[in-house]
Amino acid sequence: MQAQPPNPSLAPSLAASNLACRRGDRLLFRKLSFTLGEGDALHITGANGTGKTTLMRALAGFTTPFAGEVSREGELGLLDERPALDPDLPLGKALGFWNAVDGGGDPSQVYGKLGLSNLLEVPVRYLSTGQRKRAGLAALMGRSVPIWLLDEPLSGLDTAAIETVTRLIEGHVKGGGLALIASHQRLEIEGLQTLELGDYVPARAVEEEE
Ligand SMILES: Nc1ncnc2c1ncn2[C@@H]1O[C@H](COP(=O)(O)OP(=O)(O)OP(=O)(O)O)[C@@H](O)[C@H]1O
Repeated sequence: MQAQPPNPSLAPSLAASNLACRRGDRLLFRKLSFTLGEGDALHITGANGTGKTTLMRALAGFTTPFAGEVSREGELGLLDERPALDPDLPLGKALGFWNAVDGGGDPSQVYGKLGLSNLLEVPVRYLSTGQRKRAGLAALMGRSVPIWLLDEPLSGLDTAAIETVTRLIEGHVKGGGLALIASHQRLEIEGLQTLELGDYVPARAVEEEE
């Protein structure tokens, strides 16, 4: 059976139903359900090792959950600590690849906002941690996908960049997109909902941690 192509006329949505994920033989979380639609932003919190990255990857379809289902309407993009940018290409060319693939509009405004305009000739491998993170977001924005999965999008960013990226996320959801943000940092985003992943950790796993 052929997969149905996404229907851009439908509003984006992302839902998890009774989701459980494990790593090795350890059940990280279970009975996790939520539904997000156009304009929703959800902050996923949880101590180190709770399973936030695992959850993001399961939602993105990169790993199969142990139980439950993920359903979505609309394309998604995942920003994690490994931005999909060729390390050997100059940043501008590496970002241009994504723009060409997904047919985004003129990216120069985004580069300016994210402070990347002067770095476009620099090979990706020479970028600092914060610059790389900003480049990853620029790549995501170039793709014009409605669903953003952001794994620690603010880590390694300076104060000004934290503010910029926060406003870009807010702008994305206000424009009808939706965003899930796994972060240890406080997020100042209007209407933000919060999901504490620790609430879904099975009791035995909590005892093992103690
Ligand atoms: N490949 C793997 N095999 C087995 N266990 C793994 C593997 N990768 C991660 N884990 C374990 O799965 C658990 C969840 O990891 P995950 O990275 O999802 O947590 P996290 O909540 O994102 O943590 P952090 O806040 O530190 O980023 C951790 O205990 C980790 O050690």
